[in-house]
Amino acid sequence: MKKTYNLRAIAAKTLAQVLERGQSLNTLLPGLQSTISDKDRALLQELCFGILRTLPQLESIIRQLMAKPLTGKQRPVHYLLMVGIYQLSATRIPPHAALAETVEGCIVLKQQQLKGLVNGVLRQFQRQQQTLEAQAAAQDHYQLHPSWLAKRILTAYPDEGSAILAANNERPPMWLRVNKLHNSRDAYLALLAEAGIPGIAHQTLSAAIRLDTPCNVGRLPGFREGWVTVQDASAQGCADLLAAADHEQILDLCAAPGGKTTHILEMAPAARVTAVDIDSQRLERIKENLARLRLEAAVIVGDGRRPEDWSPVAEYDRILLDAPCSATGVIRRHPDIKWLRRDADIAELAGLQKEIINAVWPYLKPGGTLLYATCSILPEENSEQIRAFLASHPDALLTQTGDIEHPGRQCLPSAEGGDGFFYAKLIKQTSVAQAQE
Ligand SMILES: C[S@@+](CC[C@H](N)C(=O)[O-])C[C@H]1O[C@@H](n2cnc3c(N)ncnc32)[C@H](O)[C@@H]1O
Repeated sequence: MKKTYNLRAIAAKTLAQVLERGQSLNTLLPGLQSTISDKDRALLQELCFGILRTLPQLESIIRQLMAKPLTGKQRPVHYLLMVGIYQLSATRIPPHAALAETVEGCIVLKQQQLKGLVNGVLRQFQRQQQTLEAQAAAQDHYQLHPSWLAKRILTAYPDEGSAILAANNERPPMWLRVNKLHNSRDAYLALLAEAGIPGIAHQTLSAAIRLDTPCNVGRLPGFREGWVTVQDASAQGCADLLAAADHEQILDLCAAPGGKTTHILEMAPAARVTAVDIDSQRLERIKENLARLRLEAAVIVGDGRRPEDWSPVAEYDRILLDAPCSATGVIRRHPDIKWLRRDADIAELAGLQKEIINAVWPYLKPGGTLLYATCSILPEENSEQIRAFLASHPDALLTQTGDIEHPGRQCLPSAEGGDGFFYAKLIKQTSVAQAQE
């Protein structure tokens, strides 16, 4: 069947939407992927992720190959050039095919007159490839981040900062969460081995498996039947720490797309879980995930800052607050975050997190547990947030996760481990006297 689309042009347009319109790959890719072949789906993802990981390197190469950057209506061709150079430099696509397809992309971008220019620039790149690549590779991990973000990371982590910046540019491992309502982890590891997909069990998380090599979910035994879910190891730590039990009232706040809602229910299938999120579209994803795993929860659209508007329950036994955050712990999975976030977002997000945790705290039963979590690595959203909360809430006791000096548990992204993540487990004291003990 003849293809009716040009994948390179799709990639160029997608990059333009991320970098010039501030849209995320998470929002853009699912819609696009339903219109292209399976093979091209993987390639589109590889092109967009790879280019956003190494954007400053590609920009510097283009600067050397062209006297003036393309602007205005011709700007999409700038991204097409990146797609061309990335293919020649970082993929195994035969150069003649990469070149021909990229040049053809000009037609779809309605810049037919630039076909010669694209062809010329890419051929010049081929001629100088070694030198240009060596120069680009001299940029260190710091330079592959916006400087405000690199500075924040290095200030917060004087010792580990460089390793974090390097980890952000790596390809992340693929972690699975075994649904133990169907199989033990050992049994599932055996099923994986039979299917030729080797993996290794996490040392402390009881349902987590890291695959030796990431694979398409369609290949995972029983994926459709809900035997397994793709979820990073650090994210799996949430339900373990929350430790929900059957018949308890649980609030999963900021729940979409439901990765943790379903984990809570796999561990305590008779818990009464209310999953709330402000984004009605993302809530649909919770419903799909619940259906695939054959689990049940009440799913409600609501603003975490105003629980009085939506809460069916006056007091919960446990609350998971997986707060909206900068997502600076998951850059290796979402490299567009580097270019979408702005320095000023951090204070704004910290303000939102504070409003939500303050608003929901009264909805926790005395003796109940609130787990505050983010996929951020920035102290403003994490330890500093919890320090301020503890100072203003004498009835809150920090447990299992750090101490008053260093509140919370901060995970950092690592090659064989989980993503950057933060948890703080708080217990509501039953009386002020207990709080003062
Ligand atoms: C980190 S994601 C949640 C991931 C989810 N807990 C999971 O495990 O799949 C943060 C969520 O917060 C939601 N959100 C942002 N602002 C909110 C608000 N004011 N009230 C409720 N939810 C909000 C976003 O729509 C987003 O789905």
